[in-house]
Amino acid sequence: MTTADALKREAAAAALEMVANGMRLGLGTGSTASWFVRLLAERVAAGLEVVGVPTSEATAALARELGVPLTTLDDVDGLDLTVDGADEFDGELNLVKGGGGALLREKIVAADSARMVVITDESKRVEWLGAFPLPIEVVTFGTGATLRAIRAAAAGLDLSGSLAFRMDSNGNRRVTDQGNWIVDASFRQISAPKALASALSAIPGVVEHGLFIDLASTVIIAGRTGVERIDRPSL
Ligand SMILES: O=C[C@H](O)[C@H](O)[C@H](O)COP(=O)(O)O
Repeated sequence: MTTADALKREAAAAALEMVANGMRLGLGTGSTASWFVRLLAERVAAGLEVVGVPTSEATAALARELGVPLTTLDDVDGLDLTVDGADEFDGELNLVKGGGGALLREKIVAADSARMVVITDESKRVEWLGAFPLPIEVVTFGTGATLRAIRAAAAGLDLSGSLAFRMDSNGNRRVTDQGNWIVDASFRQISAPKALASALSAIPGVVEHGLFIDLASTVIIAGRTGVERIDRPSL
């Protein structure tokens, strides 16, 4: 196991301690969240009773393969806890997510959860969000108009940078689990994430964006010197 994997596993293990019998869980997407699913599966095999709502087809496949019982948001009345990774988090526990393309389902699931716990390693901690290109999920119709509107919204906040469609391994635009495309916006330093989130959400062709504002209740950071946990003060 690489050092990076070991840290991801440690963060996932710390989040697992917050899981109790009978919980309805949101299951995140990505290399860190998949460690949580693996460790959760071991506890399920040992008798823990939980149900999970996966945030992507990839996570659903992994959970099924490992025997984690799944459900949907239509079949439960909200979730107790979502555990997910992030591409960046700042001092206010605002996040950039969507590096794996799952931001839309991830945000729906997180928003329907009493708590969202983010599992990360030190490399994800930033002073300003934006060094990681911000994923923006857009409908496939009228992308010229959507990109112009994104540029205008960004310019209104003194932001600029390249907008690039995310591509798949075949050189085609990457299609998300919901059948949309993703635009990665290289804004570099997002000094007003809440304002940018609102401006992007107001654009008709934008389905969702990877700014997760006021959603994370806790961030768990695994580092070489141990595991740190930061809770959002109001929660
Ligand atoms: O769409 C993907 C998600 O937002 C991931 O949780 C995020 O990209 C972090 O992934 P990883 O744990 O692989 O760095």
